[in-house]
Amino acid sequence: MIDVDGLTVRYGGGGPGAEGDPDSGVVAVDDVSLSLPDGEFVAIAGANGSGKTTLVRTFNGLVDPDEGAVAVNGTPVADDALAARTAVGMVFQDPRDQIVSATVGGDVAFGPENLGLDRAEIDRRVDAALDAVNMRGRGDDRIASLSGGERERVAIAGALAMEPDHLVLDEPFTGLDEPARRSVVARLRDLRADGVGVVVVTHDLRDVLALADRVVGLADGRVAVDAPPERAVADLPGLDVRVPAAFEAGQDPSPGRTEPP
Ligand SMILES: Nc1ncnc2c1ncn2[C@@H]1O[C@H](COP(=O)(O)OP(=O)(O)OP(=O)(O)O)[C@@H](O)[C@H]1O
Repeated sequence: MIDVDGLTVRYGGGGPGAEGDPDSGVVAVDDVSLSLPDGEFVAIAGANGSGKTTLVRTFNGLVDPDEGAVAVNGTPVADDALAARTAVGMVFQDPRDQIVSATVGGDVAFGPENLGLDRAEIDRRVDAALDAVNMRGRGDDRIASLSGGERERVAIAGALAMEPDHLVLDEPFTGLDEPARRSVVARLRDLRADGVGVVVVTHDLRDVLALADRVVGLADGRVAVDAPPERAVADLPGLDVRVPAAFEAGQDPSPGRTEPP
C-alpha cells in the first residue's frame, strides 16, 4: 500500500533541501493525497509537466516532499528509504538510465546482489524475472545487442527481481514500435494477473486504459480525475491525454484491447 498525504514538491526557490523563498520556483506536485492499494493497476495520466514523474519518484524516496508525506506499507519513506525501494520497483522513462551491466543476467541480478542474498536465491529471482518478461534463457545476451523493447523488458525484469509490491513504470512505451508495445502490455497484463500492483505513468492511455482499475489524472500538479476508466475517460481529453478510439466514441473497449500508435 502506498499512501500519499498532502504532498507538495517544488523545484527551484524553496525546493527540496533548498533555502530561500518557498513561494518561488515551480510547484510540480500540489497538495496531492492518494492511496494505492496492493494489487491495483493504476494509470497516472496527464500532460507534459503535470507532475507525474515527480509524484511517483516520491514513492521510493528519489524525490523528497516539501510538504506532506508518503508511506509505503505503513512506514514513512523518509524513515526507511531502503524498505520503500524494495517495496516499490521503478522503471525509468529511459531504460538506459537504469541498466548497469553488460549482460541481461548481470543486470537483473544487480538489485538482489545488493540486498546481500545468497547465490541460489539470486539465481531463482533472476530466472523468475526473466520468465515474467518472456526472456527466459537470455541471461547471457549482451545488453548492447538488444532492441528497445527488449531493453525495456530487461529494465522491468530488474525491478521485478526485487520482488516489489508495486511496479511503477514511467512512460514505458516511449520510443517502442507496435510489436514491442504489445509485448510490454502483455507482460503488464500478466503481472496484474499475478497480483503485482502496477502504476503506469503516461500521457497516452491507448495501451493501458483497458488494463487499468483506476485512472488518476493530474493537471498542474493536482489530482483532477481519480476514477475507474469508464468514468475517468470523459474528463481526460481536457487534460491533454490520449485515449483509445473506442473510448472517444463512447464505447466500452474489450479487455486488453490495444490501439495502433
Ligand atoms: N529537476 C527539476 N528541476 C526543476 N524543475 C523541474 C525538475 N523536474 C521537473 N521539473 C518541473 O516540474 C514540473 C513537473 O514535472 P514532471 O517531470 O514531474 O512532470 P511530468 O508530468 O512527468 O512531465 P513529462 O511527461 O514531461 O515527464 C514541470 O514544470 C517541470 O518543468
